[in-house]
Amino acid sequence: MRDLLNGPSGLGTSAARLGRPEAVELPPEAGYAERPWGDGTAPPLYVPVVEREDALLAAAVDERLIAWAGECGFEEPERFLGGMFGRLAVLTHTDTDDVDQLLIAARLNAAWWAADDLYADSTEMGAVPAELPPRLALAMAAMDPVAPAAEFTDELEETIAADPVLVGLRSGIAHLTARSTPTVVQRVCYSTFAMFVSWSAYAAWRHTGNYPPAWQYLATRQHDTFYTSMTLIDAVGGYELPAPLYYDPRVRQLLTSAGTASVIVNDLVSVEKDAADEKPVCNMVLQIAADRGCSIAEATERTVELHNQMVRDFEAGHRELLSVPSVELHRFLKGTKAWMGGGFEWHTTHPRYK
Ligand SMILES: CC(C)=CCC/C(C)=C(\C)COP(=O)(O)OP(=O)(O)O
Repeated sequence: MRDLLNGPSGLGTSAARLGRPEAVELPPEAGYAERPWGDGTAPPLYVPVVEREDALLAAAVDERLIAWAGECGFEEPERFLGGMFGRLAVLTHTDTDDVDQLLIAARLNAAWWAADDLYADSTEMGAVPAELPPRLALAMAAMDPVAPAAEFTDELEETIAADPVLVGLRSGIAHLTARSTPTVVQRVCYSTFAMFVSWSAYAAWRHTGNYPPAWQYLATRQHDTFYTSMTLIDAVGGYELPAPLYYDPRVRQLLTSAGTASVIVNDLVSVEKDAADEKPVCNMVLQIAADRGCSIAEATERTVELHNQMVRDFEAGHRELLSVPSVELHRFLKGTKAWMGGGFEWHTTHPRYK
């Protein structure tokens, strides 16, 4: 098979490479730092520096987001969604200040999180493990309308219209569809559906009470990460990373390292919240502590090491791909790095995780 990142080799073949006629010489990306987090007792996290914090822009996105959440039927949207996802979009998608573009990320992240809280994780908010898989099957139907099927479709539509989570997912995808391409929309849908399989695995573990060893949790978590949020990077930025580059194995590995590292930050800051649920939520720190019979502090240390290794893997892999002649690829990887930095900032400052 042709190697899309390296392209054909040999004299006179550089013009045949994807994207641009000549390889672009770019300096290595700077801008990583060891950042303290939590109460400062755990080792620091190695993360990209934050590229943008803009409270005014975040407020503008949040205002529109809250109005949208109300239209979807969420009760108390200010309390549930307000002040969360506008700032997340502004911190993580740093190559646009267009509110409508940022709303692509704000709406979909809000809808994903709503599904995660209300369907999957929070017993208090109505999540029931045994009911999760059929709820997620409806979520897929809401996001990715399939062939019309007469009265069966009518009944489906009535159900979707009555559930704010399903309305939110559908509306988030509609906003993306209006501002992106069918390829990106399907990329976003299918990474969401893979994530739903992982949620179903957690539900089975919580239902039976048979929690997995850390390796199995991590293998499952790797398809339930902020990779899903990162599928939006080019759409929010107003361009498209072509599918052959997006799905190239080396690019995919970088994106999955970035997505998993970012979700490990989420696990690190969520330990208390996840352990407190009457059916404890799966979490890397808790699974390591249970597996090894070690303290939360020791399990945290191992989780931080794993995170830092993944960020360093991303950094090294990113550097290796700088010679690939594709402006879109460079923009996307720069955007991925910015997402990791912004995601760290959001998680370590948000009251949800205090
Ligand atoms: C935004 C997005 C892709 C959400 C999907 C689920 C996800 C990876 C999270 C919400 C993060 O993980 P977790 O469910 O542990 O999050 P909380 O600790 O509940 O915030």
